[in-house]
Amino acid sequence: MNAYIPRPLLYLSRQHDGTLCRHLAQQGWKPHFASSVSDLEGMDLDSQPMAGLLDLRAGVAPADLQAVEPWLALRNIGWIGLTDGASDLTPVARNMLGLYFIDYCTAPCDDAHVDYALGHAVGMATLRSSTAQAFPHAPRPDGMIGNCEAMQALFRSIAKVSRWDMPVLISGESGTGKELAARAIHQASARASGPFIAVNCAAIPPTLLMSELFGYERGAFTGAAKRKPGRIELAHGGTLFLDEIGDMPLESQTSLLRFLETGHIERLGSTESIAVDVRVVSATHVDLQAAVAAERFRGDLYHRLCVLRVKQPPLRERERDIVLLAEHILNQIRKHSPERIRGFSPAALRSLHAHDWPGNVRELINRIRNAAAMCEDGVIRPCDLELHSPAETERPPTLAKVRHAAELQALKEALQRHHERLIDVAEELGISRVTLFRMMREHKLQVRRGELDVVEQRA
Ligand SMILES: Nc1ncnc2c1ncn2[C@@H]1O[C@H](COP(=O)(O)OP(=O)(O)OP(=O)(O)O)[C@@H](O)[C@H]1O
Repeated sequence: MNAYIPRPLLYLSRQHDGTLCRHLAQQGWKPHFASSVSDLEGMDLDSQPMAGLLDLRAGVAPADLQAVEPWLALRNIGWIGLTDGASDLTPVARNMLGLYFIDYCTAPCDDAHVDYALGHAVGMATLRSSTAQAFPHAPRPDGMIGNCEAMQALFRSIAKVSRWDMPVLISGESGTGKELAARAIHQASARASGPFIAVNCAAIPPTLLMSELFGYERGAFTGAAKRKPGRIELAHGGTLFLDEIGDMPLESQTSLLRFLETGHIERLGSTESIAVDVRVVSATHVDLQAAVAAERFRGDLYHRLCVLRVKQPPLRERERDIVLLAEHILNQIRKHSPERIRGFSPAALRSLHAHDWPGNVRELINRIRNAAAMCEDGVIRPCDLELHSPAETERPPTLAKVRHAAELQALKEALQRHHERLIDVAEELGISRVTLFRMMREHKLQVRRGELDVVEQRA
């Protein structure tokens, strides 16, 4: 069986079992032997799917097991444990076995069980590797995730506006990623090596906003113990990101407009004019044109800021990306998680996809964070996400259902094409007449002589 196709296998044991090794070689396995974690570290294993055999018998210390955990978590290795019986394991080993292993074999190992388990392990590793490729969740260098059309259009806009050294206004609902887009524009621009300074105009009290933006000299006001440069000055040579620009008080709007027109600032308490070279990228979740009409926002400032425009799509227009984003968010959470999080259950992925998300990515992030903390066995289920489990009807059809539907369709079409001449139908479908009769019975099909219609019998 597969004797001529060597299949890679990672075999980690303090004492490799000679009989087992001979059996593995006969079965076409090509083992990489490791006796310790440091052996593993020195190995040049590529990312092809493989089986892993970990000997949990020879008194593996909990510390050793923990050190091996990064290898157990690799998606391209399907692990099988060798034990003296699961009940003889330490609590740490039992926990790991449950979390990471596809199966275990109890010594003395039955050859057939080992063969079956290792074959299964490679199959699972192959499946996981191909799933990882089907859902690539590696973010772009700017940290943005998105495959859907709306995000592709956004990425194209970002690439275009990045080439021009002009003000950009990003509009979009709260929490949709406007700051990420602003950073992406900066990183792709000629100013990338300069600073990126973000100011949230809504988060800074109006009385402090002027000093934050323009800085101040010592003694400019009570409490100004020493000179402090403002955020505009700090952004010199780079990009100034003004978030929630619609919430900027009118007084600051006037000063900002003056700066945009002259390219100079004056710190509070000083008359010295300082030339500052920044590109302004601003963002708003409110309709700025309506704010201009309501005289809450200066029209001349609006036209200064809104030279190039980028529209950030809300989450509800990024339906195809929800699962991609969710996997990405979970990967971020995993880095700081005190516990191993294995991933979303298939039902959880379906419920994430089916949920009617409003515009906010932050809601998605918070739900996943909460679910990661609340889930059991490291698997996130719909209830952890506080989402309904999608109804049975929303599930993808089983292979049996697909096959049944395809057979019925083929039978109906052939019967119609050949005007019920069953000999011709059987010949075209490549089956015997007996099989055709049986299939028609199974599909509750009958033909009405003399009519072209094929009707389904009543059950
Ligand atoms: N396409 C995306 N890829 C990865 N993460 C995203 C994406 N879009 C949004 N996020 C994440 O969503 C969160 C909110 O994004 P961000 O702060 O950029 O939104 P915002 O529109 O600027 O919010 P606000 O309007 O409240 O200022 C961040 O944690 C961000 O990393």
